[in-house]
Amino acid sequence: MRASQKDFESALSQVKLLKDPGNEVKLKLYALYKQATEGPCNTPKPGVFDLINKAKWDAWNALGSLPKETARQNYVDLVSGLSSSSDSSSQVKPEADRKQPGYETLVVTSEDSITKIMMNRPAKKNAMTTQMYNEIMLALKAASKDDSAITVLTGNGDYYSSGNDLSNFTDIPPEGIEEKAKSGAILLRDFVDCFIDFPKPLIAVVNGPAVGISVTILGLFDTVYASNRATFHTPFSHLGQSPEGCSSYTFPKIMGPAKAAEMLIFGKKLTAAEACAQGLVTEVFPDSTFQKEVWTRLKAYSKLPPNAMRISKQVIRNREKEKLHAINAEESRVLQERWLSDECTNAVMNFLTRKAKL
Ligand SMILES: CCCC/C=C/CC(=O)SCCNC(=O)CCNC(=O)[C@H](O)C(C)(C)COP(=O)(O)OP(=O)(O)OC[C@H]1O[C@@H](n2cnc3c(N)ncnc32)[C@H](O)[C@@H]1OP(=O)(O)O
Repeated sequence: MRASQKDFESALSQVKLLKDPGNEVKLKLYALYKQATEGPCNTPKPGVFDLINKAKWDAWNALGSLPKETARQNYVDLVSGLSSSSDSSSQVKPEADRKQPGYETLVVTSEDSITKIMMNRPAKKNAMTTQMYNEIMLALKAASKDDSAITVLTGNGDYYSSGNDLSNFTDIPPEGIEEKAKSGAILLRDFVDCFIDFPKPLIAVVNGPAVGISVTILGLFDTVYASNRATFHTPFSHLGQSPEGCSSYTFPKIMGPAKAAEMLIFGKKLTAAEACAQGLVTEVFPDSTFQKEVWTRLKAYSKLPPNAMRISKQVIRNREKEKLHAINAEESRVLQERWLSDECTNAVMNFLTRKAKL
């Protein structure tokens, strides 16, 4: 059911009575309020030294073209979630306190036996920089050893992730472009290996559109929940590139070779419903209730015996591991060559000079 203007006004009054929810939530509330009342952000971006207004602008701008009604609904849901959590437990620490330090491109939190790794470059659609790949690997390694039962990867803002940050290609070392392609292939291989080897249940909470490597690695997750706003796009041929993340093996296995070819060779973009029908996504939720429904479900799952879940995952996945590592190595080797091709160089330059988008 859509939130009415009255629900929205009542949420606006309720929010004043809440305990300080922390800066991150305050920014989310601000952005949703602006989007619900004024629509997409169209004011000039504040200067780099105007830190507070820039953070507010970034949060609002990250909502992109989210419709006003959806923003109003999300605002009402967020306030209702905050009210019930502050009613049910006065000991809940604000998110800012639970946040693990040391990450610049991620927000990593652990609560209710769930470690949540949130990609946090909303203004860049959570495009993955070299630093983000490295931080995700660190966060996964830490989560594999912490006392959480399950681990979640999600995105902040309107996108899940727009995939590889194409400006990674501009940072050429003095040794030249071949060396760049070589180190990129090593990074890719190490990154995907972490997903293949991750020992606990791994869940993707796909909050919005997903592109490139953020889609291909979904075949290595145990469960994928998606908002009905999410789309799944692997435009490798458009970019002069080839599949990675073990998708050349997992996608044909999940959806059959014909459907996999449409995505991986022809770059067909799937809606969340289509991705679910083809088995890539476990379940799709309406965007207005996505966070609430998914986290309620995950909190219940996280209370199941952790060792049993870990062992069940091993039984399901272990016999494929060796094969997946070999496929990852081969895909990385092929991509290393692709990155040196004119087709790839031209596609990346076209994006970076703003001549082409997906
Ligand atoms: C080492 C391991 C390598 C693994 C290889 C993986 C392969 C892949 O992942 S291939 C997929 C690569 N991704 C793309 O091609 C997406 C490119 N982005 C776009 O086409 C568009 O940005 C969009 C369709 C995702 C969104 O368009 P929209 O109009 O809504 O927003 P924008 O104004 O374009 O984006 C906002 C802001 O973010 C920057 N940005 C978004 N995505 C990327 C990206 N992938 N790489 C670099 N930058 C990105 C965009 O430039 C804007 O920045 P400014 O505000 O500074 O202009």
